[in-house]
Amino acid sequence: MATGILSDLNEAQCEAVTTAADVVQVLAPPGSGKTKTLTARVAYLLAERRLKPWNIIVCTFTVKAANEMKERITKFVGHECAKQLKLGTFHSVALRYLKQYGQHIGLGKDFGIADSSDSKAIVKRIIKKNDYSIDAGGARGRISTQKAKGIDNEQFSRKAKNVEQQEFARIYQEYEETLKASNLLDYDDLLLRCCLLLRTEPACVSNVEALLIDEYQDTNNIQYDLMGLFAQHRNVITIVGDPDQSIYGFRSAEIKNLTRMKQQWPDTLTINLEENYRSSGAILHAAQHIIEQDESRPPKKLQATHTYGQRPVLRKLPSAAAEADWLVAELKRIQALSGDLLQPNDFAVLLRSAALSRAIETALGREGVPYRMIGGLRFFDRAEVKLLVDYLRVVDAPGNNEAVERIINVPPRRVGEGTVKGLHEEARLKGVSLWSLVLDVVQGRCKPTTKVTPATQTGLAKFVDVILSAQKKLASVAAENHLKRKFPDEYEARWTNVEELLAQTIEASDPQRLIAMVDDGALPSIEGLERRTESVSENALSLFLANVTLATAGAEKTEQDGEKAQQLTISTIHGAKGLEWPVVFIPACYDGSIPHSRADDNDEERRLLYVGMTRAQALLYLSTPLRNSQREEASMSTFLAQPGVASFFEEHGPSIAAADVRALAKTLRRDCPSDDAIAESKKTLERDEDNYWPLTGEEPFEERAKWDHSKSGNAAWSFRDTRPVAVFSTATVTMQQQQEYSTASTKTKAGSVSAKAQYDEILEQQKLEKVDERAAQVRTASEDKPKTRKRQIEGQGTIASFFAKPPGRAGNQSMTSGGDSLPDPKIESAMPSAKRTKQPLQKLRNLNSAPSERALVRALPLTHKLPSAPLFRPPPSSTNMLTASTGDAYMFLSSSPPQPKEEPAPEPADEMSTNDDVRAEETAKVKVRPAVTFHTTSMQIAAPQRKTLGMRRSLQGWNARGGKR
Ligand SMILES: Nc1ncnc2c1ncn2[C@@H]1O[C@H](COP(=O)(O)OP(=O)(O)OP(=O)(O)O)[C@@H](O)[C@H]1O
Repeated sequence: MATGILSDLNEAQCEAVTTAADVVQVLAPPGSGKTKTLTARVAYLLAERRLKPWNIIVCTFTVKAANEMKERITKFVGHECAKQLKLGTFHSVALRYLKQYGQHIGLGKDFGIADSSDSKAIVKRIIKKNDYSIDAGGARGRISTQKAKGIDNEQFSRKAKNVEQQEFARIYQEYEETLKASNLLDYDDLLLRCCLLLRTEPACVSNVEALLIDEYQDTNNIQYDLMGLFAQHRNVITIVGDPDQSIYGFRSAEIKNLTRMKQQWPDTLTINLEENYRSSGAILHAAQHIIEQDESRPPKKLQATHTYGQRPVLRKLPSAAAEADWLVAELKRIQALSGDLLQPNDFAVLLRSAALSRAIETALGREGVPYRMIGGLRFFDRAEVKLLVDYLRVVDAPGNNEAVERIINVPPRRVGEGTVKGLHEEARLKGVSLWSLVLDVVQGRCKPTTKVTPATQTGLAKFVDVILSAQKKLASVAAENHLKRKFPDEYEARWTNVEELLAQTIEASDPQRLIAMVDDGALPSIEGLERRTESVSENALSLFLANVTLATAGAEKTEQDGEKAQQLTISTIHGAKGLEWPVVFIPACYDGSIPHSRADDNDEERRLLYVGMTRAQALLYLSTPLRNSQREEASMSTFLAQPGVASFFEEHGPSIAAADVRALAKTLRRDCPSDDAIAESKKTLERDEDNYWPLTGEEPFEERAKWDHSKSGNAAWSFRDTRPVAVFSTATVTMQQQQEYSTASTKTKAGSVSAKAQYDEILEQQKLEKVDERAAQVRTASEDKPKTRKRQIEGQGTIASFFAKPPGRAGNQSMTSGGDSLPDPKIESAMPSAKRTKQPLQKLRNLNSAPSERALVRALPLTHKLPSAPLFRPPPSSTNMLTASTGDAYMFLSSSPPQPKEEPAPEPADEMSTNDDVRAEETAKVKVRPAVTFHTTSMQIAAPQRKTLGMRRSLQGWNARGGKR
């Protein structure tokens, strides 16, 4: 037996790996080792049963999963053997068959693939042209649903009864005609045509000895059919899945396929895995409680193999921005308390919708926490990259009308939208491609019925010239100037993407690599069956493009492999399927977000939450803002508001003592840092409990004091009062800074100067009332000292609680004595780090000696994020590695974190999110303060770019990738 295939497996897993049964279903909850088992079975079939790798098909749902599986199998059987497996997504396996055997169903080998944006553009144009009322996105999804059910446009047309259905039927029909005219197949077609091929010519798969499928619960009907067709000769099938993780119903996934399979192959052996190796008992219990709200699902056993651990957290915060600030503060706190056992790579933020990332990206950027995105706009979906890929597509296959249409006037060539539309329609009526018509027009072989002005004629000629000469040599020079004009601010960042693409193109056109690509993709020859072979020289570009379309994440994986830097991960929950992290945050757990307001199936939304929760190994945080990013009131997700749920959660982040770090290390199977190391890293921390934000979800006192102008209307800050007030961390500001602030606020708050005098009294009175109120609370609190930790934390959310610290603390004294005492450093550090200043105590004393300055300091709303340039520098930030350290380690309050000295690591991305469009819209709407982070965040839109070279080129976050097309 090849080394170690069974060595880490439990009994049930071993049985699943070694069983002699032909058809096997491994059904198991998250973290029970399904993927591990499937991988081991592939290795076992190769090593023990001596199956040939090219006779085994392994289907996954994402390219990332395929790559990971290949890597794991390689460890067992070596690279040479593993690379010959027919392993990939359903789409990529189908593509191989169509490329090599498509002629058996009349499919030429030079077809292109319409990606989702091509498909959407076609539908949009049809709707616009015919003035239909149907929504384009909805119609595109509906076409896909029909195809997934195997209903073609003719079948649909025959059944269409009402006007709406007939309208959709016409769109569906025209969509199909358009694809045909452009010689394109969309994603659904790849599967459908492959089914047709394998029915028409079953011999294509006569060699297949075993088929294995991961994440089976997300198969749709066409994939189910394909499964049967791939395996039709030997019927040796192993699937792994979990009905509780079925989250692709909106893409026609059918949980019913599990029972269908048992009916079709009655001898199916079902193996259940019941031990969970991923998550702590506490996380598992909470997740289990949520999924069991669905009473229709059969009860299942799930046994934690780890200790109970820390209870998950369910936190309320006042706003989406506060939620993001809290999340980052918590991340830093946990990292430091763990003695750096946990590094940024260990943290993931999982979102129901990609659009929710904006506040979090902003907070991470401000605090200099590097992050990577999974599930945002992919590298090949970035506007500048897509443009070049479109050029390459047209160079490769000019019949691709969609691509021609997108680039014909980019850069502007005076070919207007109306002209393109007219020419397109004319070409359609003539039964030729748009490119052929344009070529004929330019070369004088045809006079178009569409009006073409001399300027347009010249523009068309230029376009034709570019394509024809590029067909001779692969290049795209015009793009750089175009990018400069179109994206003057982001030009450099975008051009680095272009360079990246060119580098990949060059790499991809390396003959050795191409030969390897052709060899790896080749299906085995089958006697008596004609197979198209692929010539490397002829097909360099189309091979490259096919890989661009289907293997995006593969390229990004390489980026990831090259990097060493630590990065937090942000992903949609969908994109996180199958993955795991030691610490997981799921923010925005409110109704409308999860369950999503547009979701049809609440059970699927619950499963989605379950999938998100079960990604966590050691710590899990769920949170909800009381006001969402649109400032609308938000209420806790119905899944979390159910009676009994609260008992599974803490209301605040955990206290982490040394013993907890040891338990954490055990769960993660890592070496535990020494007590000294833990103590040392703890020193970098200014707040070791999650107690800045009140548990009720209200604003912390400090924030309320600044912004509560309900009585006084427009804000004005008092400079007069000399009585003691609650401790503000502002006490360390110098007079000069104070004056600068005063000037700045005068400039930026129109009207506040004239209102100032008027409101001084009222505002000051308000403050003092609050102080008195808090002082009273403090007295009560200090008489009644908290006995339990939880109780203590509850109080700490407000300023009053700080005074409830053990007697002797300066803050306590300051209040109880009523004098001008120094602020408690502990209290001062109550502010989140980015909002806090730490100056030598001496300065504070100086301030205390001057009443007018003292009053001024008290009144200064330092925690307010200044709208103007930063006014002062706090001391160098802590040594916490999460804060990017540079030569100049100073950071301004709400300004950017310092730029990293070293080139940061690249950021891989994975699948297209379902919410990319929402995300792009969101990005377009938002104007945020500039920041330089390890990534391009949405803030970069407004920021001047610096030249980025080398690895940095691939660092664009969702926002940069979501730029206008
Ligand atoms: N027998 C085992 N002993 C130790 N660790 C195991 C064992 N089986 C699985 N694991 C570990 O448990 C974790 C989860 O495994 P895996 O990803 O295969 O689970 P899964 O069932 O596919 O999860 P999901 O359904 O969430 O994708 C991995 O870290 C894996 O290495």
